[in-house]
Amino acid sequence: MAFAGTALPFDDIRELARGMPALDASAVAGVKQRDGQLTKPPGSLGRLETIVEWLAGVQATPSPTVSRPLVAIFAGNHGVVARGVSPYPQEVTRQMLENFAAGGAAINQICSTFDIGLKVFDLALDIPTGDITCEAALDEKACAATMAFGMEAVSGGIDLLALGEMGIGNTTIAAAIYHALYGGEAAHWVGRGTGVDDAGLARKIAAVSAAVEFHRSHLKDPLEVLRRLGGREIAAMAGAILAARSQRVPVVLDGYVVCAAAAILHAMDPALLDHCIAGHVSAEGAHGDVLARLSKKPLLDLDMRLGEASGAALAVSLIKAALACHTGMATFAQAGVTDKA
Ligand SMILES: Cc1cc2ncn([C@H]3O[C@H](COP(=O)(O)O)[C@@H](O)[C@H]3O)c2cc1C
Ligand SMILES: O=C(O)c1cccnc1
Repeated sequence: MAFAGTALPFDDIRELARGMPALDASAVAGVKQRDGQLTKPPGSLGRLETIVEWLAGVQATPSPTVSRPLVAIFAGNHGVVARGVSPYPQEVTRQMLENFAAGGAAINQICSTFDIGLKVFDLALDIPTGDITCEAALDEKACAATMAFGMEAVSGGIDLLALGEMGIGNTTIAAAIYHALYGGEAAHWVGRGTGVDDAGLARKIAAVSAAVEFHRSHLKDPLEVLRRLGGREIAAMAGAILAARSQRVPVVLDGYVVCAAAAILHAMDPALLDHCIAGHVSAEGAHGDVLARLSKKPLLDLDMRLGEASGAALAVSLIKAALACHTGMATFAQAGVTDKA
């Protein structure tokens, strides 16, 4: 994207956010019409039916596809880990990228089980963001450029995007974003992440509280919340969600961390998430509250708290099954089954 003239980098993002296509009502009507003819009582497939309507509305066709689904994992490192907010050291972010490349992570197994593509984006892991308790994570130019980089995930003819992340310390980052956007007590938004002990939890709460206090006078604008409190993977995911919205690609959100990127866009305009579905509710404390604020009902509740798009990728299997029912089922007429009077 071009940052022309004297415009600030975020101006381009705001402009993109203003020009999003509406969901296609006639495609949704086409799906409903066929659904009414399939060999089942009306409504009996529950959310499997509304999932297909949603796919059709986003893709703007009564015959939506999920033949090229992609899991995109964005990875970044965070200065705030210096505050002792994660039990794992920062090197684990890169080591897990090597594990993804070697096929050894949970997400590799889920993607291969359900035939989902996987791409991992390394976002300057050797340059952690600023420690949010006493400085901005990113400057505006870097934040906007990282969002633009994230938009690249939506390429190559994919027809469904499941978002994931890897970044030691990023549950603290997500908590800071929620605390900035939604207020309340810092402790309400902070969970144990990868499993901090009580002392670690106290350090996380203190870091989130200090970060929001330090940046308090600049947190009215959601994009400022993103650049001051966020991280590169959060910014890139926000960019990917925006690009998917403009290119009519449905998005499956993952857990507590991915939803921080979604929450930034939702705070700009709730309609920016019309193409997003919540794959699951994470076991990380406040995720259920976040999903309620985003008006998203999760597809799965499996007590998972991993990240890596693991919950989103499992939900892709349900979305594929929903579409298979819609496209593959016989109609009453075709099957010679008597419809209700
Ligand atoms: C081996 C390992 C694999 C992971 N895969 C995802 N995460 C998850 O945990 C991290 C956030 O938790 P915290 O804020 O407590 O550091 C992120 O990297 C997230 O993706 C992992 C974490 C670890 C240790
Ligand atoms: O739900 C998540 O996104 C999550 C929870 C714990 C650790 N990492 C990610």
